[in-house]
Amino acid sequence: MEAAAAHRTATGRVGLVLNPTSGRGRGAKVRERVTAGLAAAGLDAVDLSGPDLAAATSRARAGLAQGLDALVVVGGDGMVHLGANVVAGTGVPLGIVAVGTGNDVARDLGLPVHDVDASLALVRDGLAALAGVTTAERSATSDGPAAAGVRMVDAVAVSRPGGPTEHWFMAVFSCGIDAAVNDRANRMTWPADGGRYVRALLAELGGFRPFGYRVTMDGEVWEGDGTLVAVANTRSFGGGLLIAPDAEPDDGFLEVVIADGLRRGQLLRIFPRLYRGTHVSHPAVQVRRVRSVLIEPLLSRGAAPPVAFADGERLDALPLQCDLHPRAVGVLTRSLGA
Ligand SMILES: Nc1ncnc2c1ncn2[C@@H]1O[C@H](COP(=O)(O)OP(=O)(O)OP(=O)(O)O)[C@@H](O)[C@H]1O
Repeated sequence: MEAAAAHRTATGRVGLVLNPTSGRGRGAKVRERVTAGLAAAGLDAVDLSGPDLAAATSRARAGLAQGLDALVVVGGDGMVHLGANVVAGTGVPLGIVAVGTGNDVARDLGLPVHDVDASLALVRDGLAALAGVTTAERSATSDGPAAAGVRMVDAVAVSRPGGPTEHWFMAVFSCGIDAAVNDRANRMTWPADGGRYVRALLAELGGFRPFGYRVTMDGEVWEGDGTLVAVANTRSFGGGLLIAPDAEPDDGFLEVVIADGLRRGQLLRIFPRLYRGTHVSHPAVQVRRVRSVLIEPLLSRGAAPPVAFADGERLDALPLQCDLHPRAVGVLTRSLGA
């Protein structure tokens, strides 16, 4: 399949969404290289970038409505999050040029990181291979798109209980202490760099009181005080923290990771284990494989949980429901087995 794909020329109209601020300004620096690379691959790129995430998302949605063969996002996990929100369930594939700070999704999907040319080669080859497969071939087997240079991965729909889908995410949703730190850091005005996270972490740890949760996983209820509740479709977040080391993005399951209410000292001892994923064997940590999870605040058991984040982006306050949609997003990549 790969040899055949290499001799095909990709054709098509692709939407391009680039975050100039990603990777501390790396996004802006690669803009010319990306546009030149797409043109050299014979692709007609429409720039759908915007001044902020919300504007870029609506421009990308409008561009998709006019007809695109793929959406290519350039940035970090926030841009993959944007891409998933725009293409999930549409059948339009997503190209990922990972030039962000953390790039957890790209790494977990085995895509290039900080290598624009290699990322664009995957976009070109994936689209070329896809163009060589007829619609009939593609729908003949459920593995068709994967063999054609698109890897179908699961995505997760987030809704208020009983409501419509409000967001999608690809990687990890969290409404525990890490989300509290993120939220606090985002509200700080100084220092301008990563120092805000350290200040926010110290502030959260200083007054830490476990959160109260009711978590309903495929109908089974867990109630208690907790430090962290994360819903993972892929393995890592926060730039390489292996929150759910066994999560696979295309296995049809979510991994819900719950850490019981921990005291500050215990928390500081468990935290380094996240780098190797060995926290999951700690008696205070449980992991469940499910397809659907509802997370509600339970104030009789602890403090009000923080607003939820997913793929590093701020979502909403609890209660929120996460439902796995198998193979909802096609990521442009090399043919499987190539
Ligand atoms: N023009 C823009 N388009 C899209 N997002 C933007 C823009 N300007 C600022 N942002 C913000 O940039 C943030 C981070 O984006 P992104 O994830 O692409 O980069 P990163 O933080 O460097 O990488 P990572 O998330 O992998 O650590 C997003 O939360 C988004 O709100």
